[in-house]
Amino acid sequence: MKQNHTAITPLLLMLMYIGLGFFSIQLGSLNEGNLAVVWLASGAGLILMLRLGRIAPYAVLLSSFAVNTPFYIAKDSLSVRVALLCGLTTAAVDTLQSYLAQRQYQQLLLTEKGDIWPASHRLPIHWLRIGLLPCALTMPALILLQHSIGLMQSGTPSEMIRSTLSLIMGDTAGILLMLPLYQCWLSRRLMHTLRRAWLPMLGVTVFTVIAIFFYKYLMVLSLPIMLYIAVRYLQPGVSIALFIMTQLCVVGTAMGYGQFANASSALAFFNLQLFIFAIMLTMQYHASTQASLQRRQGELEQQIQARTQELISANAQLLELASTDDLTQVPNRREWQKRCAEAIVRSRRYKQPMSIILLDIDHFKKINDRHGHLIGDLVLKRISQICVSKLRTIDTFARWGGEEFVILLPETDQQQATIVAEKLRKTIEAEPLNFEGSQAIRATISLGVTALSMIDLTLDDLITRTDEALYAAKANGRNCVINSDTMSTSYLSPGMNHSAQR
Ligand SMILES: Nc1nc2c(ncn2[C@@H]2O[C@H](COP(=O)(O)OP(=O)(O)OP(=O)(O)O)[C@@H](O)[C@H]2O)c(=O)[nH]1
Repeated sequence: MKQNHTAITPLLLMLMYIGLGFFSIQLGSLNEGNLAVVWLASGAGLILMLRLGRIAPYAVLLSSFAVNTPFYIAKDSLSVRVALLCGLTTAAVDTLQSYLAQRQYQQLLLTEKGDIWPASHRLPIHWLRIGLLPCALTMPALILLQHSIGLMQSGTPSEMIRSTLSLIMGDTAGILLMLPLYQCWLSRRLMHTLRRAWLPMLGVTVFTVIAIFFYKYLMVLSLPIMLYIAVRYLQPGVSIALFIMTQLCVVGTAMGYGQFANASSALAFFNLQLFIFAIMLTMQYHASTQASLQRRQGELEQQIQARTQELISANAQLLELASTDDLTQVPNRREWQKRCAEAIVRSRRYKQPMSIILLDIDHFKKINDRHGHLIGDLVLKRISQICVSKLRTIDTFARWGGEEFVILLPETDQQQATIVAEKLRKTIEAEPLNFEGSQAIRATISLGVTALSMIDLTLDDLITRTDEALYAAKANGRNCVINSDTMSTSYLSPGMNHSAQR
């Protein structure tokens, strides 16, 4: 935490302590003394400790002395010396309390990695360590002091216990009210929350004023409003609303108004403290639960997003695998058939020509036999690469199976497709295929070309006609292109139908 050592900051913080101390005493105090119903200065003491570093204990001591001593001096029964001594003792007790609270706070800050409002199930331990424990350890000393100098008239054990509890609750409430406000202020959420939540805050103010000064039975209805603020505006909203509400309740009760004011003053304040405690812990707990839920929801959403991304890319990979030929990495037969079926629909819809080519490597068995199966694989790959490089991006070159390939040529008529087929044939024929550890291989290909026509009722019809053209090319001595339109019937043989069904 940043510590500012310029003189102005300690002075301002001490003024805040003194101001809040007097404010708390003025608003309402027990025993007509300096034991406030809600001792906001205890929260200020913790803030001073957190902000001022080494000089903090002196600053708290001085501030507490400034707040408490006038009360002792005002007592006629005490000499000035005793009053000063009492002021100093009270200040020392307050300083010890602030020190203990600060130690606990910083330890928790370390274990909770900076989040002092952690998952709600750990919140009670935080209240206990930062608020209740430092106050419970130090406040009995003040009761003893005031009792020993005769400032507390009633001395029955039960009244003593109630006074001690009151004092502890007043100081604890001060810490637990001020600390969240300080954190909101540090994280610049205080003004932001006030701007966002001004209407519910106004509601809390008006509602509490009505419940305190006009119709006390309405007090219980404050719960839903506070609950709404806790759920909607989380810890910052709750801190501000609680501050407004509790201070209004203290003022009203001190003036003799509201639900708590019908008992004796000490009992009224004790009841009020219990109410403040109950509503403060409940609402802070709700805010914390809500924040945990939101955090968890955010984490879950992130996880879902990450998983969805993983699934999308796994799906894309699967799709790629399912539609690509393992060896040549060109689309496989199924993918080509899918694209071709879509192209046929488009071609018919927009009355555009469309052609396909079936391509078969000549005497591939001999290549395999002479150079081995692995080189045969490389030949298939190389011929695929060469053909793909000679085609347009809108064409689809795919492996039909074995040493046979198929090409889809959208927006291409039979004549243009024949030119493309001839270009491929010439390129393969001209290009020696060199592979490491093998002599250059000269491969040739035979191609059958067909354009989509009215007689092709299905994709199979179109392929059958192209297969016949390819068969004709093979029959014609290989290394040639046969176009199904110009195909001479002399090429057709009785085995044709079988071939076309491949
Ligand atoms: N290396 C390799 N060979 C394959 C692959 N798929 C099929 N073959 C072989 O390709 C050869 C095809 O032989 P045939 O159908 O007789 O055809 P061809 O020898 O090319 O003769 P024509 O087509 O009539 O010119 C067979 O020996 C298959 O084993 C493959 O993925 N890799």
